[in-house]
Amino acid sequence: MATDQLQLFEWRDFVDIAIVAYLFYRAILLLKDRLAFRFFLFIAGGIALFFFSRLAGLDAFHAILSALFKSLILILVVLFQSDLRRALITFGKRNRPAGQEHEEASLVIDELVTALTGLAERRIGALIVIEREMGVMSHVEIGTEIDAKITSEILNSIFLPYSPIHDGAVIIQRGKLTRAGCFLPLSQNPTISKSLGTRHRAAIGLTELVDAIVLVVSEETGMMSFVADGKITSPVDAGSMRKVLKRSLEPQWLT
Ligand SMILES: Nc1ncnc2c1ncn2[C@@H]1O[C@H](COP(=O)(O)OP(=O)(O)OP(=O)(O)O)[C@@H](O)[C@H]1O
Repeated sequence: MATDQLQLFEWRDFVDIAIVAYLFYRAILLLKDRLAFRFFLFIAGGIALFFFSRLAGLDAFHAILSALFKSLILILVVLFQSDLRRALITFGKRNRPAGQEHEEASLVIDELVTALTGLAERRIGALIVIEREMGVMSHVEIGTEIDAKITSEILNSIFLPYSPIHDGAVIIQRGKLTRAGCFLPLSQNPTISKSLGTRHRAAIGLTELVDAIVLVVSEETGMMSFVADGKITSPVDAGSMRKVLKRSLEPQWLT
């Protein structure tokens, strides 16, 4: 019986299951982001109201919802235009050979380590967020929008004390510096060492909510730290920083 059913299984069924599984996987990753989850609840609520209004004979309300749903695609495109643009750019980039992608990612890591060590030597405080799978923007108070290549020179100049955007964090999304001067949520964890101030608490706070990595340079001590999953590792020297970045970042998050 079971073998009969297995024989009925065609290659198309495997492809079908793989596509559905992948879509579920992406949807779950998306829903881990709280804003996306709230948006999902909003749409689900709208659909429930749509059917309820029809069943209950609330004609005017139903007509309004129906008109809204007809424009839903347009509304979604407008709301998520920047995410769609990013997804399209990433899709284009993914067609590069894997070797080239690894090489480019390695160069970006070198730039990050050079920037961090340079800042640390001069005791200039810095906070660098690297987005991974989960979006960070719904947890970040938007600073100044930028669109720059990740280079040690730019990172250094952003954090120089007289730069207008030195306060707060810079955000790296898919290989670009996209924002500077951003404020992150502070961790409320009571077990964090009292010696850590708000810069370090902000780094820990964000990584408690999303899977991003945050790199910190302390203005007070010149110490470099690596923060992920709500945990801070410090001090980290240049060699260890390079190693941990290579281990934790996939090339598509850096190129
Ligand atoms: N919520 C936040 N999000 C992003 N950056 C923040 C946040 N809070 C503070 N900062 C940054 O940290 C700076 C203040 O750091 P503070 O001295 O309080 O922290 P610290 O952890 O002791 O860091 P340091 O060792 O560099 O002094 C601010 O000027 C600002 O640039």
